[in-house]
Amino acid sequence: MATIIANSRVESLASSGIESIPKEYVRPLEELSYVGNVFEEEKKDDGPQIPTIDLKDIISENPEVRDKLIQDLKKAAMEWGVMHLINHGISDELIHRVKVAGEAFFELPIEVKEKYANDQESGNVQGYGSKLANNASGQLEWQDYFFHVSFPEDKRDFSIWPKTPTDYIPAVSEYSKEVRGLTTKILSVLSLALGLEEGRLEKEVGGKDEIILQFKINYYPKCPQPELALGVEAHTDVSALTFILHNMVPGLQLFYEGKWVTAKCVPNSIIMHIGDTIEILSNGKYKSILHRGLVNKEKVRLSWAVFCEPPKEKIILKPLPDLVTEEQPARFPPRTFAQHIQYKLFREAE
Ligand SMILES: O=C(O)CCC(=O)C(=O)O
Ligand SMILES: [Fe+2]
Repeated sequence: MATIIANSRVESLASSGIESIPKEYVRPLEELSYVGNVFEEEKKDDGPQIPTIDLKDIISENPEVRDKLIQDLKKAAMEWGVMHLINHGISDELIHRVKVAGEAFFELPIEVKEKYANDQESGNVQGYGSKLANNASGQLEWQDYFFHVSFPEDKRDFSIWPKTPTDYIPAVSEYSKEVRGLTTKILSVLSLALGLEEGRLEKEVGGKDEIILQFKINYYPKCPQPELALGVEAHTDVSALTFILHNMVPGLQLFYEGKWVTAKCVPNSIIMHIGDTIEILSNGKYKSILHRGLVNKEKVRLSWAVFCEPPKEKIILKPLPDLVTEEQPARFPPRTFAQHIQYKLFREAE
């Protein structure tokens, strides 16, 4: 039986002064390779590094210049499935507002944040929460979060968004709209790079009306035994694309060529992941990379993720027929997004 600890916030554990972490947070030994001091890990320059893609040429009128960007992004999406985006077109000022708003919310007392608590068991996943153990070993993550739909406008529910600070709603609304615009640009580059029509991948993910953005603030308190814990366990994102900001505290690791690579903190960049949805549509040409988050003793880490997703039931995700040949048969069976999520949960529970 899974142990379910109701309403236990990692933040309250962390501030209680404990010197060792409860056993639910101790990860099994096989998960703990490369879980060391993340500040040391981030400094390492030997070995492969996540690519950085400069988007300044994304709207270039010069076909050669634009083609170079298309090829660079294609290579990064095929080899890594994750990249640092620079010159992404979203203003530093807006990003700063989003971070300040998220930090201010998490600085509120826990009792105030609890007013926004979600109720995962009754299916209300939006709001303030912590992971419930969903596997037999009852494993937990060193993280609390705030989660809600942020785009399109008609699918948002402001009543569950933080009311404090007052700039939370304006900043996160505006940022989500900008990320939605960036999504269109990236999906068109990824389409052209596969020889598809420019609007094809966006259409296959649900197009203007159906693509949904989910916003999640991950809050990783200081951890007294960071070498035994994970802020977020190894996973691939189910989304089409994920866009991540963080507070310049290292933590993200990517599983590349059999090793865990620690992401550098690149100023003014957005980390972008290719998620399972695009991996499936591209028949595995673009990669959804396994990643996880480390925690540390010295600094609280926050990250702000936007998951750009297809609708749960309306679309059957499967490799695009254009990309399936006799030599390269379909690598994924047809599934709705909801079925894909279920399939992963079931597989992980085994
Ligand atoms: O905190 C991070 O950098 C990564 C978080 C993550 O992987 C996720 O929320 O899916
Ligand atoms: Fe992720």
